[in-house]
Amino acid sequence: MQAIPHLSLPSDSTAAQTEFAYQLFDALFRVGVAYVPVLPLMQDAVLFNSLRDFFALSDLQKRSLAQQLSSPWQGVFLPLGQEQLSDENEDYKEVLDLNLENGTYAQWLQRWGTHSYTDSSSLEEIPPHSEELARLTAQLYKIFHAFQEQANRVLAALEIVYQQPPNSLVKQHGQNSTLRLLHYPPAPHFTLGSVRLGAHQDYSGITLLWQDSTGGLEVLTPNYEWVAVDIPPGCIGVLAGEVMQRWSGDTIHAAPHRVRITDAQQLQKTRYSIAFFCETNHDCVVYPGSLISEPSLADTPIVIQEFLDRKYDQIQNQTASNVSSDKAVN
Ligand SMILES: O=C(O)CCC(=O)C(=O)O
Ligand SMILES: [Fe+2]
Repeated sequence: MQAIPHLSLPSDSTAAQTEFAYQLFDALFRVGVAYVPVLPLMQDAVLFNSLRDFFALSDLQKRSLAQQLSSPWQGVFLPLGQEQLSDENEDYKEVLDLNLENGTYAQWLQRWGTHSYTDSSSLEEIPPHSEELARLTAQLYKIFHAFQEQANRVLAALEIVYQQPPNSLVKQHGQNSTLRLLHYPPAPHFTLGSVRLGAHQDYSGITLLWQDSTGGLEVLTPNYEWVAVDIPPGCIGVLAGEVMQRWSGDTIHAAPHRVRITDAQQLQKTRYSIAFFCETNHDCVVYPGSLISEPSLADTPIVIQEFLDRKYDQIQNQTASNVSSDKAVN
């Protein structure tokens, strides 16, 4: 089975940055994921406590907190069963998304998702912003910034590998990021092999993943082998999205990934994780292969806003058909 490369953070010297860049590229090319130490702000305990505190709230409080996140952010809470990433089983997870309000996802939600996701009925029952909620939201903003900073370092490394002008990839990202907190409750009704999160590729840019020690995340390597991703303490996993793979002329592997019950003890365990989706900016147009050669006029470019809108539509349709087939069965 293929080992997942475990990198060290480079010093500021050009030689160290270049070495880091090529190690990262090698991991994304051969496996589709690298382990990278987190920046100091993102210690495991800080991340874990924020997840635990948020998901301990009632569903109404979670929705209320999501709605109270303030500009430039927009929050959405998706309760259990609200979203399904593949057409296998229903995902068994609940989610808080902290989006940039001008980003594609927030705008898509405002256009289409208001009924299903941001229903504000009965929110009056919730007491106004308590100290606990204020503390938690301040923490989430900090985590968001720390992940964005780490994502920028990954993009800067890719600029070195693909000999792009300094700051070019960084500038084409950063306005369309989403911080996603995930909670997978214990699932005694599942069996070994059950899917907690359906197999999928992320969409664009890069994704940073943090997880607790429960386990169950797997990636599909370019050799079509599912490999366990057990991110070491103090590290995050770096993955690439589908657009990044196409931009790089398939030299980067946007690894499909999923979360399954891979050992019986996980049935009793709560699983917490964080995904930071550093999507390519809303207004970018990406020519496939253009990181390795000049784009030809014959190539059809990927218009990020349209590409992402289609992805969000697909997920909503998948989830809706799942919900209606459940209703048909019951
Ligand atoms: O929960 C995880 O570890 C993975 C989450 C993920 O892949 C996603 O939300 O896209
Ligand atoms: Fe993912």
